[in-house]
Order: sequence, then structure tokens, then C-alpha cells
Amino acid sequence: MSFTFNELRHSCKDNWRVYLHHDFVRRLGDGTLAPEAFRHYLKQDYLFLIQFGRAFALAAYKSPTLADLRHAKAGLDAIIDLELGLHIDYCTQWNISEQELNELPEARATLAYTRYVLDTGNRGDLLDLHVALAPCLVGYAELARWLTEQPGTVRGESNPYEAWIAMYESAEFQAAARAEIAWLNERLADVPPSRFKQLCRIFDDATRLEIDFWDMGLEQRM
Ligand SMILES: Cc1ncc(C[n+]2csc(CCO)c2C)c(N)n1
Repeated sequence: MSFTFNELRHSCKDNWRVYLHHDFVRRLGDGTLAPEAFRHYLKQDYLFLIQFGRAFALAAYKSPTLADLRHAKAGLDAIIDLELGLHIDYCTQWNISEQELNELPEARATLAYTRYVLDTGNRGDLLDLHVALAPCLVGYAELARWLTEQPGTVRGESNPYEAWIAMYESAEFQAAARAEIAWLNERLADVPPSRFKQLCRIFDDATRLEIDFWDMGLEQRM
């Protein structure tokens, strides 16, 4: 029996659609998202990215081979040098200082999602951890492509969220998502059905926690 990432994604298709086509995402696309909701999301996403940096460090610890270790290092580099760097610049443009970021308490949705991923990686192996990380990596690349195709999406200077969409639409992010899918496809080819079922549960949990993260932003909840 051989499984693929596409089957994993299909196993939670309803929640996957809710995550990708969430109101928060649609409003980023048409530019109607309340600026305060976006600022709340940006601040919590900074805290989220720090914990995700830890998750990639955990992936390094859980790596049995040099190739896996390099893969984890590349993921950690991408978060620290690319995503967090852009994020801090972006926060400055939205009048959120680095000092404010460093003093923020974590919202419950941030705590739940990030600690779930870290716990899944701690108790499981590298594949469990990657499956918990996949909705984040693959989902944002897919939602950026989806937004680009929507007729309601406003591009260019008239959309205050243009830079956010462009970041996840960029060739670099799209390539990272494709690499992750390839990595998962290689591993999923060897798992038995009972193990695949466990992995579907992890993927669905992380997808639901992504939905909660959008809800938290939209409703500015702590
Ligand atoms: C809640 C939330 N989910 C996913 C991402 C996207 N993201 C986070 S880390 C990473 C890997 C590359 O650095 C990607 C694509 C986000 N920013 N916030």
C-alpha cells in the first residue's frame, strides 16, 4: 500500500477548505479585513513563528540522517532569515515595534497550535512532526495561489494586504511548499494503513488549529 500527500489532504478535505477559504483569507484578498484584526494576527503570528522555529529545531533533533538534518536546518533558516525578518519589517510598517512584539502575551489559539505541534514532534518521529507542520507550510502556499485566482481579489497598491499575499505567492515560498510535499510523498509511500490513519488525525488536528488561528485574528481574541 502506498499513500501520498494528496490523500492526506483529501482525508480532511472539509476542514482543509474551511482553513483555506476562511473569511480572514477572503478579506485579505479583497482588502476589506479590519486593520485591527490584521494587526492582532500579525502580532500573534510573530509569537507563532518563534515557536515554529523551535519545531524546526526539534526536527533537527529527530533527524536520523544527514539529509534530514540538512532539511531541518533549511527550514529553521527559512523561518529565522526569511519569514521572521520579513515579518518584523512588516510589523514596523503596521506600527508594531519590536519591543511591543517582545512583550506580547500569547493568545490561546497561538498556545494551542504551537504546543500541539511541539508535543506531536516530541512524542512521535520526524514524520509525525512534518505532518503536523504541513498545513502551515503547504496551506499558506496553496491559499496564496487560490487568492490569486479569485475574481474578488484586489492586487496592487489599492489592497493594504498586497505585500502579505505577494510574500506567500513568491517563487521561494511556492518552491518550499513543493519540496515539503515531495519529502512527505517519499515517506508516505512506505507507511501501512494503520499508520496513515494516525497521520490523517495529526493533519486534521493541525488544520483545525489553523482555522482557530484565523478566528482568533478575525475576532481579535486572546
Ligand atoms: C498561523 C500561521 N500558519 C502558517 C504560516 C506560514 N508559515 C509559517 S512558517 C512557514 C515556513 C517557512 O518559514 C510558513 C509558510 C504562518 N505565518 N502563520
